[in-house]
Amino acid sequence: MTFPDAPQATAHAKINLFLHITGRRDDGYHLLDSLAVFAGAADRITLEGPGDTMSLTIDGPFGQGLEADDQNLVLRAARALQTKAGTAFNGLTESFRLKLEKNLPVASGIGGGSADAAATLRLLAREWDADQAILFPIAEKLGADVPVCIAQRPARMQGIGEILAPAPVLPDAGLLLVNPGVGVSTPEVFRAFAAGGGITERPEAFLPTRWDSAEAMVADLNATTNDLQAPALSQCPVIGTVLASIGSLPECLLARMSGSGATCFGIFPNPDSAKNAAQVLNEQSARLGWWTWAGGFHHTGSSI
Ligand SMILES: C[C@@](CO)(OP(=O)(O)O)[C@H](O)COP(=O)(O)OP(=O)(O)OC[C@H]1O[C@@H](n2ccc(N)nc2=O)[C@H](O)[C@@H]1O
Ligand SMILES: Nc1ncnc2c1ncn2[C@@H]1O[C@H](COP(=O)(O)OP(=O)(O)O)[C@@H](O)[C@H]1O
Repeated sequence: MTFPDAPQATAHAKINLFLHITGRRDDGYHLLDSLAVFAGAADRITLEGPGDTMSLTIDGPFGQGLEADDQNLVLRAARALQTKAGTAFNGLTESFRLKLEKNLPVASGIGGGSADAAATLRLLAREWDADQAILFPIAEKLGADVPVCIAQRPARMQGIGEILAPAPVLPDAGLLLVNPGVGVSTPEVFRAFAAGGGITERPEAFLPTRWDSAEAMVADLNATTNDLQAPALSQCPVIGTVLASIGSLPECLLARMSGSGATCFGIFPNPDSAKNAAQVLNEQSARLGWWTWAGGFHHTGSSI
């Protein structure tokens, strides 16, 4: 049985507008300074109904590349919260049949798995009337990118992703996402970064309190970079083709890779100009089997 108005949560794609690697912890994790924002593109988690155990089914265009097993971040998040809520809230531990509509490419630098985990935590916390404050420590244990996906609002991420600070208020810019259909392993890209010389000493990136236009945002982003772009490119040369294609589109202000790749983004003056650019790219992307999405930011204001 599916609930008639089954509760749902959306899991929006995270984009790293810049990503500087600033240090390395003793356990090997890298310290970052990154501006994380969220795109309209999203997965969707649905609470389909009660079940004997927590269970998961997956559909959607990228569902086939993903197992609905114990390692899936949706089930890992659900079980982690079930354990915590059971202890903290006296047995609110009923199990649910969950469904994941997988619209975002997997292992692609836009944090789809992290967003799914965070959306599952939000959805179940709502259902169990659990205090949202318990979500953050659970999120941290699930992955470096999960904390920022809880609020899924723009944030400056530091530490390994657990230190969140306010981001500039974003303009109503256009965003184009392009993924060439090649999965990139995050640990391997970090390894390639370390092997390629590692950390660049540089002053901390300057960010204002707001950007009033896409052009003003790009002027500041031009003084930043994604330190993982070159190592990812060395592992996955098609990223260079994707960046060149985005950069040549009409009205494109900036082309860069997100996270550890391989998804790249273009910034445009407004959502319509991003959609027009996607139309221009259409023939090439369809021929090469590239995934594209165009629109705007999910939220423009920071919640921190
Ligand atoms: C690079 C980023 C930037 O936002 O994004 P994605 O490319 O994953 O989207 C993230 O830091 C990724 O976060 P997340 O995908 O949650 O990483 P995790 O599962 O925690 O870590 C996977 C592996 O990547 C390496 N890792 C990850 C994060 C970090 N700050 N330093 C690291 O060295 C470690 O080898 C770790 O075992
Ligand atoms: N629900 C999920 N969606 C995507 N990936 C998942 C999920 N659950 C587990 N994973 C695993 O997590 C890894 C990282 O996935 P993802 O978050 O999509 O990467 P990225 O952060 O690079 O975009 C993948 O290799 C995948 O096998």
